[in-house]
Amino acid sequence: MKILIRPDAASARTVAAHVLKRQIVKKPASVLGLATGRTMEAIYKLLVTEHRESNLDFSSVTTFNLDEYIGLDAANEQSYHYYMQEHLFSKVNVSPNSTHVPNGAASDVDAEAKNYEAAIARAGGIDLQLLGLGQNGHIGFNEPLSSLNCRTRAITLAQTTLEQNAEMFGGNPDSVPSRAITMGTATILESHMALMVVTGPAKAQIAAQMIEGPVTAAVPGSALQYHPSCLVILDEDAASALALREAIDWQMKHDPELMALMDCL
Ligand SMILES: N[C@@H]1[C@@H](O)[C@H](O)[C@@H](COP(=O)(O)O)O[C@@H]1O
Repeated sequence: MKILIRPDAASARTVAAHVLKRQIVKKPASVLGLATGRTMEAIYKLLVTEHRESNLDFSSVTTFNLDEYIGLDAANEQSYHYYMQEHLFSKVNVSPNSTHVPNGAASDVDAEAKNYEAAIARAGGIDLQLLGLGQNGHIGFNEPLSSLNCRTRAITLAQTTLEQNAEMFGGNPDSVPSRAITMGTATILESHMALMVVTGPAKAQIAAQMIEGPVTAAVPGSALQYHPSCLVILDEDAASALALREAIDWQMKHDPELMALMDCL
């Protein structure tokens, strides 16, 4: 796991957008794993700007989103389908046939999850998986105690997740759908590269557990410690509870990839 700490959320997001851009330029037919949540909104905005001002070309890109609420169809403004259209897909030249978000309105969610997993395999797997971190340590919607070996499936959301995401549902946790389809932790671990972005003081404790704590189903994000190529970008607020700060700073000053990324700003 490589750790990159930036002074503020804006520069953390700028580096993340640069890594995504680097991937698309290096391999125009990249398969990208995409995430939702507040952290990602500004990252997508930066990619849209790159597309508009520097012709970043999404025409050969394929995307697979991590998750979707069960019961919300693509037209629902609170769905992740809608979020992705709003923040990225409608604003870049990605082909609509090449974007994938689990269908939360499917009549058979188990079959939908299985087909989604198969579609990722057919696409040749994910080149770069973008990830946020839930305040309870979830990645995608793999909630605490999910098997670290799980695949794409339907899951019941944790109470803490309903509370954390209530803001997008008029502030009421009871209005948040209680189930979702999520890419599995094992599926995420198979991506060629994982890119996690964590910002803000509310994520400091869980970020430290994920990065420095034991690998445990209690903190699904900790499974990324097993990922052979995982970059975690944090701002100073999210990094404030890290104990191994000296070692991390040393890496940032000496690892050629991290040094190059810091120069991209
Ligand atoms: N399913 C998504 C996660 O994939 C995301 O990581 C998390 C963090 O969201 P935020 O960036 O809003 O803190 O939100 C949702 O729960």
